[in-house]
Amino acid sequence: MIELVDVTKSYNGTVKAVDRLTLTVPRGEIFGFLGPNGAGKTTTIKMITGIVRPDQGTIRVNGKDIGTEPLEAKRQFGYVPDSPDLFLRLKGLEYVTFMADMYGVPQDVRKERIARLAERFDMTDALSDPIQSYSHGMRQKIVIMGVLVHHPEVWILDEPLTGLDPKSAFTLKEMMREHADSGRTVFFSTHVLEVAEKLCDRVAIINKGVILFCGTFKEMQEHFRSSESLERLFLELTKHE
Ligand SMILES: Nc1ncnc2c1ncn2[C@@H]1O[C@H](COP(=O)(O)OP(=O)(O)OP(=O)(O)O)[C@@H](O)[C@H]1O
Repeated sequence: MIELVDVTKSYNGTVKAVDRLTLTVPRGEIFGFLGPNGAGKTTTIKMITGIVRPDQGTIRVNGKDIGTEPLEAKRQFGYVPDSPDLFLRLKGLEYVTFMADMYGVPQDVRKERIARLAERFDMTDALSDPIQSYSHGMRQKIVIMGVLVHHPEVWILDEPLTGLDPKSAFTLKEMMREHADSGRTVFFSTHVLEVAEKLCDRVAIINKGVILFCGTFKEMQEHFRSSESLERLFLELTKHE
């Protein structure tokens, strides 16, 4: 579960990247965070994950306050950033093992998990190569594997499907659904509307740091008395801003 209450963040005291944002993502849900470029998605995700400190407001992950109990809060989630260019000098296996060490995953458990994840993401042969030699999609997959190896209760993913090949994207979507169906939480940002439409139980639409809508697609359609595609609704939601 993720809770944001009245969260605001400005950069340089001028641009309000996120403005009094209040949002609850319960367990058992895939929640899509939608918005155009510069809407405030990454800033919100960086505040949830403790990378950026909000100017005001409270953020809790499974009831743990990221401001006052950062370690406890960070144990609750796994975070896939929008750029996968991390630890490039490590080999894939070294990176995933490092993540397993950081989160105290027992040896026997990690071995089985890494093998299973590598198989699902078609990465078994690549594990012994340096990340530097990977394609963008492979780098993304190794970052995702590093997150999933410690079995976080809450998944937080920033544009996770961008750059993945169709098979890997399908696998990740399948895993997100399994995770939510097992009673846990998936929160991800995207500007690919069709993906959100197919995958999410609920969405929030953010523009210029403000949430314009939060609910199911059906509710959104009813809200606009329209059965148009999400893209059209999305334009409808943002054009007056
Ligand atoms: N470090 C920073 N310093 C100054 N302004 C920033 C910084 N990071 C983001 N911003 C500004 O804050 C606003 C929100 O940016 P943010 O990256 O959160 O949006 P986003 O929805 O993730 O966009 P995108 O889809 O393009 O990644 C934008 O106006 C952006 O220019």
